[in-house]
Amino acid sequence: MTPLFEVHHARKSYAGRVALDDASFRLARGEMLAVLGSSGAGKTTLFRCLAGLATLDAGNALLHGEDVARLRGRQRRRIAVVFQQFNLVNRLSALDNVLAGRLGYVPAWRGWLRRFSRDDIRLALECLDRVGLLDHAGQRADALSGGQQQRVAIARALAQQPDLIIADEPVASLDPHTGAGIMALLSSICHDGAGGIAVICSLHQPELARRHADRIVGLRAGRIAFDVAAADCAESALQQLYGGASLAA
Ligand SMILES: Nc1ncnc2c1ncn2[C@@H]1O[C@H](COP(=O)(O)OP(=O)(O)OP(=O)(O)O)[C@@H](O)[C@H]1O
Repeated sequence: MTPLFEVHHARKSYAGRVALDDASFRLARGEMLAVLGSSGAGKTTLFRCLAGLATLDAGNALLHGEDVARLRGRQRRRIAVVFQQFNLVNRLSALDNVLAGRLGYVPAWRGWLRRFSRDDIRLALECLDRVGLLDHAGQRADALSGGQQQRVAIARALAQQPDLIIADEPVASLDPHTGAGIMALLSSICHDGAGGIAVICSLHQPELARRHADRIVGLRAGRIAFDVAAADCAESALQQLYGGASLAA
């Protein structure tokens, strides 16, 4: 069976300096993968390439066997991205921000005029309900807390009806309690049998990766140091990943 998502020998350099080196892994439907690594390990570089925001120098990433670098239009919308800084339009309501997830599915003029169909509006409201913010649909994005803004960003990703959500440090701007709630939400979306969405998420908190992910990939100096089931991720492997520093310190 073709995996939902595969990365083969991904390589990326900046001005001759290797940021990502021969990285390969696979992801199945309904699987949540956490990518850990210290600052500069190459997580963002990897995610930008996987999301099609940057191009690999060598190797490829395949969604259902199709090279993501060649996906266009609606096909590209099958990969949704969640950012550390939420990337919402502040002056728009939560609902309008979620409707932005439908851009690319509707004719461009409808998007420009923000004239979405009843089906799109219903879907956007369902997505807001899924993240627990239906009551905040009419509220401006900049009147929401950081955790709520990240929930709206996740609802926007869901409105794309994606196969894969790529979340680059989605809890880095949030307090620990709120961050844990966002991870629980991403995990429940991923593990909800009906949807079958896969999630790749980069984190700086190994304990969140262990608690919510199915698998953990450790990146070190652009290379994959380990790729293990979250339950098998040993403390010693994490200590090595972070340069030998004790994680309890
Ligand atoms: N646009 C760029 N131009 C030049 N070098 C870059 C660029 N982006 C990243 N790098 C370099 O590539 C390497 C990997 O950086 P990257 O941002 O992918 O790491 P990261 O694991 O996401 O780090 P952090 O956890 O701090 O966000 C680093 O050495 C970084 O300096």
